[in-house]
Amino acid sequence: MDALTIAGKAYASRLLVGTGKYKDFDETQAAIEASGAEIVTVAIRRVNIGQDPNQPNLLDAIPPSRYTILPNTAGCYSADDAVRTLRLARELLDGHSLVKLEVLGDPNTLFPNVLETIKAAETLVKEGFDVMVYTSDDPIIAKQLEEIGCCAIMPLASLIGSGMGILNPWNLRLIIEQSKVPVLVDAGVGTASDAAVAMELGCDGVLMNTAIAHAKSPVLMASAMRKAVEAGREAYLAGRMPRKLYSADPSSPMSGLIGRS
Ligand SMILES: CC(=O)[C@@H](O)[C@H](O)COP(=O)(O)O
Repeated sequence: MDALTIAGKAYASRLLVGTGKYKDFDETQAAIEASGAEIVTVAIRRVNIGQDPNQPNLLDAIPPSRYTILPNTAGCYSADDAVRTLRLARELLDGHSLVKLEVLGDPNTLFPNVLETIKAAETLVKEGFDVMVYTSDDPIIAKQLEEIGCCAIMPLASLIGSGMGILNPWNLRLIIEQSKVPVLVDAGVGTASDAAVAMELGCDGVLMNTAIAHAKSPVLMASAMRKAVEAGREAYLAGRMPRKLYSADPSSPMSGLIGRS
């Protein structure tokens, strides 16, 4: 199996999905099923996974016995808030250590605040969390986060929820080339070709939410994303043809043509 290994655990699927923005838990469940994702991220500040015992619990639709739940810190704007949120998640999920850290800079861009992200990552790694970290596509910051001990680096393709796709493939490539831990694009994927391009660049996986949840048919888009990630991965492993020049090259060889010696 061409597995994606995160914090020592192997996954067959390289597509990770979010749980926000769906109509209801039934739609969330159906889309996640169609995506084939095994890792499902949950915004601890927005979604009930047991914080309120009187409200519907997402974990009834997405059971931890079947999926790896990846609590995230969406909505946190400081290292302290993010760390507090993930400590709560660890309690709610019986000591589960795999988390997604995101510390946002402002509510308009939802761009990461990398200084606060680094601060939070240092604390969380010291406390034994396995930290997958949302960050900018800056290779220097990505390296620092890896050196701190994050188990996966998750640079944005473009702004969260924008659907703008991959704005800077060159920076992503720099991060991929230097990283010894998995690199997953997180945020900004708009459609299946964006996911395929991320994988063709050599990303180890893709995390997305809005492109599926806000599609006209989330279930159909989830299925398309599954195939796009698989196709992009296979194309990456196959190695693209080396030539990309604006000149023709006949597909049939000239030698051996009838009437030629
Ligand atoms: C779901 C999540 O954790 C975020 O990282 C983000 O929402 C993903 O971005 P998109 O919604 O742009 O896919």
